[in-house]
Amino acid sequence: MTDGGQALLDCDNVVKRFGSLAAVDGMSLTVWEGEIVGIGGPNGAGKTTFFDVVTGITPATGGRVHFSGQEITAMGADRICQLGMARTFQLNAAFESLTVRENIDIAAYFGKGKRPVPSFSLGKDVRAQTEEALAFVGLSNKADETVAQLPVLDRKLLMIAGAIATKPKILFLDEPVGGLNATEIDHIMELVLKLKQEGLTVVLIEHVMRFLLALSSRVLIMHHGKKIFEGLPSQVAEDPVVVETYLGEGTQKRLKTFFAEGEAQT
Ligand SMILES: Nc1ncnc2c1ncn2[C@@H]1O[C@H](COP(=O)(O)OP(=O)(O)OP(=O)(O)O)[C@@H](O)[C@H]1O
Repeated sequence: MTDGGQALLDCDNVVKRFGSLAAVDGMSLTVWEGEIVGIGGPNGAGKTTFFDVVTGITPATGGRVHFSGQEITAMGADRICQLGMARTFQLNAAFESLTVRENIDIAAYFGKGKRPVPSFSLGKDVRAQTEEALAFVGLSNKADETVAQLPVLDRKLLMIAGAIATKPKILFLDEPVGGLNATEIDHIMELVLKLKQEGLTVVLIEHVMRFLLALSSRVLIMHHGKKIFEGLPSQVAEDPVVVETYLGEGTQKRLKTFFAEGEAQT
């Protein structure tokens, strides 16, 4: 974390209400360039809704979001993406009947600047962005396959490829390893580290604790729309409120072993 200078992302007291439910209830988060920030918490804690508000999928009820020094609170998702903020979704989000390459072409075409829809035509720059993103996630050899045929891991990779094809400064990953086996989780973990090495800033939501804690430089735990913990990954299992509301004693024990032995146990 950086103490001086301008934050890449600054979320101040963000609120999102659905009727009487405050799904996000005063969340503040500052993200500095080059960080990987992890967000955990029980089902229904408001993690995805927080992502939805920050990335412009749904409007905030209260609070402010600044990105690269510019207020983006009231902007739509398309404009926010064009400013350099991309995301993936918990459930697979892709055009099923199109090929892998066509899906990424669309992300590359619309994600970086305002583009006309009627004269949709892919230039060299867009094609190059697509091929680069395909190669980066290791999907070049499946570029001509229809998305509907893809296994779960490839669908996760496709969402990441689509996001990075927009050339973002910050990437939000919503449960990038949900539904994957241990080998596949390791594969995505390596990919996220590669993204960090490329200079990308990452904010991720994940329930798989070994993934969340091994990758993140800082972790937030949410509960009932609020932040109940913010600190180092090694401090998560030491926090009595987090253990009581989220982890339970069994996971706490495994995480302590994880940090004591320096290897994945959960
Ligand atoms: N569009 C909506 N309309 C009404 N309520 C909603 C809507 N979207 C989310 N909620 C509610 O807001 C709360 C927070 O949901 P959210 O999906 O953000 O939680 P989460 O922490 O991401 O959960 P999970 O880990 O299960 O994905 C839940 O009670 C959910 O039912």
